[in-house]
Formats: sequence, structure tokens, C-alpha cells
Amino acid sequence: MGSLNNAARRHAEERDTSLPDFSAGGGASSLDRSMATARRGTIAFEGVEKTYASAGAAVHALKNITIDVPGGSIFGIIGRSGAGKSTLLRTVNRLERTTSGKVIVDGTDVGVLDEEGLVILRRRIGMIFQHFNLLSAKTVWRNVALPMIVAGFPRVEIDKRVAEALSLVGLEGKEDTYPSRLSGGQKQRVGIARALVHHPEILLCDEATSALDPETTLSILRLLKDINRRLNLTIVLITHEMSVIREICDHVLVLDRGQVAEAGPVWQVFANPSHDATRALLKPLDRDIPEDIAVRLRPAGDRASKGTLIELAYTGEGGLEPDIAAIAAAAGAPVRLLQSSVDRIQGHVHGRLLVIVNSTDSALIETMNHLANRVRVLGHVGNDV
Ligand SMILES: Nc1ncnc2c1ncn2[C@@H]1O[C@H](COP(=O)(O)OP(=O)(O)OP(=O)(O)O)[C@@H](O)[C@H]1O
Repeated sequence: MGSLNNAARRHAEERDTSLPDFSAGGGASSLDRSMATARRGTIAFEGVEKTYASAGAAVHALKNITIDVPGGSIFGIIGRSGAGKSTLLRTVNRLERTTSGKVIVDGTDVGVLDEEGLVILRRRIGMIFQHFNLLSAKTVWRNVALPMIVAGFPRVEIDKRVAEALSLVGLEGKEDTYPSRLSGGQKQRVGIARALVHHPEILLCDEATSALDPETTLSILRLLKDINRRLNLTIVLITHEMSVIREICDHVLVLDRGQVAEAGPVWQVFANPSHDATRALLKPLDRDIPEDIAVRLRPAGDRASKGTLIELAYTGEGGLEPDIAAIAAAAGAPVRLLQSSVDRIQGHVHGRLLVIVNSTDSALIETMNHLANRVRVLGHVGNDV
């Protein structure tokens, strides 16, 4: 842990003294150094359009995308397949050129950079991929060192940076191992170390966990969050899973057919999804009423009803928290907790409780209304539940 802290501190200190400079090329716009300090790792998309000319009809992949990525944030881009996520991500390091509009990184318009400026920009922007993109015939050390070898750094500097990067991702001692002997999670850690070796301001993650099992996904997401906090690195990641967004992102952009469907702090978008595309993406996170209870639900007024199934939803607005004692007191009858899926997202409560109250009093909703952001009766149950 000590070496991890030291490596992170060295990395952060070095970043504080080495400002990004994309303007080495003659044709590149010059970078205001004081501005760069203030805007470290920021990205602004300004009216970005992308049209692919393909045989037959042109594909309008991005339509008027205007959004800011705050420096130091973890910014998630989510959307269905074909929504334009990869295209948008790849405009940041100009792997894709925009058809019109601008992408501004730390105050520099990436569209006007010449070849030399582009090389420097790409050193400031690391990237990791779904299938890791490691060289199978090279050791871990060489895979991580490669960007620095290509850039012509002296061996002593490469040794230092590779050791530091491997320490950051927890892979000390694996220097001489070949990728075929690593697990999927370890391979992605090598990919992350390679992306960090140039001390970037921004890390782009293209479906970085899609090829991993849930447990490994979680460990890689936690590593990314840890790196973000330690190095103050801006992370832009694309995913098609809201659980990934919930786990680590600060901000989310929902793309739908090349357009911004909605965007904002993650807790807000989870609390009040305003677009159908967002609601559809959130649906898999919803828990259904347990099957054995669902089949026994009775309508209001059924004479055999003895209890009421109530859902209390917490959307994070108004600071409400589930208070079990208050629920029992308000119900004025025995209460059983049937299901709980309460989470905290960026310090805001999000989720729901399902309870059965041993009462069919129609005033229950009124007496419990102030205890959650939304309270509703889902049905009634008999003595058999
Ligand atoms: N090189 C290309 N030539 C033509 N069309 C392309 C090209 N790259 C992407 N597209 C099209 O642009 C649209 C957006 O593609 P993109 O890969 O950005 O979507 P995505 O949201 O990342 O999808 P996925 O989740 O499936 O990776 C799609 O209709 C895709 O077919």
C-alpha cells in the first residue's frame, strides 16, 4: 500500500508541474498555460456532428452534441447499441474527426492540431479497450513500456514509469509474465498501466469491463475510481449498463440515436429520468415483486384481504431516508419488510422498500405519505402471505 501511495503521489506531483502542451506543432493553436492549470482534463463538445459516408445512405452518427466534461470527473456515456457512444469517445483523441462542430480539450481545439500536436495530445489522453489490445508476444513490462519506447524516452525513465504504473494497478512482480498467463482482470490492469504511463490528464474507457465477469468488473471499476481520486484524472467511459454508471460515475450522458437524450449528475438522472431511453436503460435495475407474492395479490375491496402491499420509493430528493421505526409507527399495525433495494448514489438515497402492513385501512397511504418520496399500494394479500 505504501508503494501505491508513493507512486500515486509522485504521479500527481509530476502532473502539477508538467502542464499539457499540445501546441508543439507549428499549425497548432497555442495553449494558455494558466488556463490549462485551471481547466486540467476538461473536454467540451460544441455542436459536434458526425456523418459516415457509407455505400447507400449516409449514417448520421452524432447530431449536435454540446456538453462539457468537468476536469477530474468520471463521466459516463450510455446508450443502446448504435447510439453513437464509441464515435463520440473517439472524437476526443481524434481517432474520429468530426464532420462539424468542435471538441476542445483543456482549451485546445483538437480539430486544428497538426501531426505533431496530435501526437502530444494523444500522450495526454490514455485509452483502454474492451479486449485489452495487448501484444501477446511481449511481456507485461514491454506492453506497458511500449508507448514510452515509441516516444523515445531514456531507459531509466521508462523503468521508473513502468514500475510506478504497475504499482498503481497492483501488478508488481508480473513484469516478465506474458498476457496469455494473465486473467481477464489482470490483462485490463496491464491495459490501464499502459494508458497511465505517459501521465495523462484524461483516460478514455471503451467498454472496458464488458468482457469481464461481474466480480472482476467490480474490481476494475473500483481501480478506476481509485485512480481518478488519487491522480485527479478525468475518466470518460462508455457502457451499455446503468449498473456501471451507478457504481463509479459522477456525471452521465444518455445518447439516443446520436442525440443527447439527457445528461446530468448521476443521482439526479437516476432520481428523475426524463427520457424514455433512460427509463429503458434503468429498467434492468428495477426489482419485480417476488413471484410467489405477485400471484397471490388481491384487488382493493377483496373480502379475504388481510394486509396491504406497499411500495415506498426514495428518489434522493428532499433528503428522505428509510426509517423503519417511523413506518411501523405510521402504519399502526405490524409491518413486515419484504424487499429492500436501497442504495446511495453520490450521497443521495435511491431505491425502494416493499412492505406488507397487517391492515387494509384505506387511510394507510395518507399516514405514510411523508415517509418516502412516493408511497403507493401495489395490492392486497390474504392470510396465506
Ligand atoms: N466507420 C463507420 N462507417 C460507417 N458507419 C459507422 C462507422 N462507425 C460507426 N458507424 C455507424 O454509426 C452509428 C454509431 O456507431 P457507434 O459505434 O458510435 O455506436 P455505439 O453506441 O458505440 O454502439 P455499440 O454499443 O454497438 O458499440 C451506428 O449506426 C454505426 O453503424
